[in-house]
Amino acid sequence: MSQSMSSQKKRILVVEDSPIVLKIIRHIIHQELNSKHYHVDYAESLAEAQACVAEHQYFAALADLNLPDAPDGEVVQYILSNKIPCIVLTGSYSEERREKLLMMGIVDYVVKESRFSYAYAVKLIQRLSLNEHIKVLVVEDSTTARKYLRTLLEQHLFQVLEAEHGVQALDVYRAHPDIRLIITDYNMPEMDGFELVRQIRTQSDKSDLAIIGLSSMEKGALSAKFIKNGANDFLQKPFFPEELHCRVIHNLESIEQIQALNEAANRDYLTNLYNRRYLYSAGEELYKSAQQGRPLAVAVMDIDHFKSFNDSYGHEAGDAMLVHMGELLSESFSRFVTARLGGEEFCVLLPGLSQTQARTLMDQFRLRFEDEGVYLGDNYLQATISIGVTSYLGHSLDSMLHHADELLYRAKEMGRNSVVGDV
Ligand SMILES: Nc1nc2c(ncn2[C@@H]2O[C@H](COP(=O)(O)OP(=O)(O)OP(=O)(O)O)[C@@H](O)[C@H]2O)c(=O)[nH]1
Repeated sequence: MSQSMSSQKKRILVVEDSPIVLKIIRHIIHQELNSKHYHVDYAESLAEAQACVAEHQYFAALADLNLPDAPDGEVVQYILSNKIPCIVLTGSYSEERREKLLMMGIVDYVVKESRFSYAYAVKLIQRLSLNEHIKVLVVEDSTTARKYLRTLLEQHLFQVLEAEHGVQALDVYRAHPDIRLIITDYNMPEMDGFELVRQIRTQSDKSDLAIIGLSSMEKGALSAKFIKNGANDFLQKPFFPEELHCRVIHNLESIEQIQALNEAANRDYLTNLYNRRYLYSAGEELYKSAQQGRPLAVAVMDIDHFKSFNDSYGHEAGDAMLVHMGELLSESFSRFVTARLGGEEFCVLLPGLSQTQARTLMDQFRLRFEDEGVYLGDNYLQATISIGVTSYLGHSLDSMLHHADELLYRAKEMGRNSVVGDV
């Protein structure tokens, strides 16, 4: 493996002295953590953990509280003092100890009960990897409370932004539209939490951006009002760090599930390219820009003699060729919108390109496709494609696609394996 490949991997440290537990953790890590993205080091004592930390940078650690040379959680202190997020594994549950450790800033406290608890701990590592890319905005007028929330969120590796009141929060959100979660207090100068939620909801709905309202104990009704105004959830102050983390994760996971469903609805099951449905919705925006003067080219392509390809090599080989086509299209046109229209027909929308530029790119792709076949078992399969490219806007995106389709059939009539553009 090259140095650069291995250095891109996240390094995880597991500190555990029990061979049985270690075996289970190794097995779960092997199943759950993609070895392309993670490298895991195992240590059986504090001394071994120290040697690892001296040599490498760790993304996170899973550590047992009781080790032969560190019977009282010293390894956790050591890991935290090196600013490594730490998930603690413990043989027995103690309320007092749990609270102490959470206050020290560990990510979580996991009791070694069954393989499910180890699986939970390993999943937390994946969660931390996701959190690294998530922006959270904390809106609080009290500096102490704001800093406390920041500390808790940073323990879980979130990117934290701050605002002192609603007006400032709207500015921050405008500057960072990729914020995924807002945690907001109610009582603030300039603009309170309710008004902030109301204004945010005119721009982003609950499945794009989660909002958690904070309310204090004595104002019980506030929590329900937050939800009625458009917040996803609320949390009563004062709260335990664990409570905050649970709410945050719960709300982010809901958003992620909805986004995964939307993504699946927009994708073709075989090639994982976008489907016709998505092409039309993304294409409408591009078509509107084209009407205002930005160039747009549309290419429609089709694998030549695909029926006889299927007949000669079988349907499975046909599928492999379609998947191969999807991979080459994604690679070659990552800047553009690529989609499978259906069957063996594909489309690329090329905004910003003139007819000549689009035709040149398409001809390069045609040659690449002809050149690079795909293996199915021992069989090396090759095929060719015909392509139609148009820049005539016509009266709709649909008419552009029809026109590109007509040009494609001209390419077929002219003998296939060619590109035909506007005349
Ligand atoms: N393996 C496989 N074949 C498919 C799939 N979808 C459509 N096809 C096949 O694609 C073939 C398309 O054939 P035609 O449109 O008649 O094309 P052709 O006449 O063979 O070739 P050209 O005239 O060059 O377009 C049909 O045999 C379909 O069964 C798929 O998902 N998998």
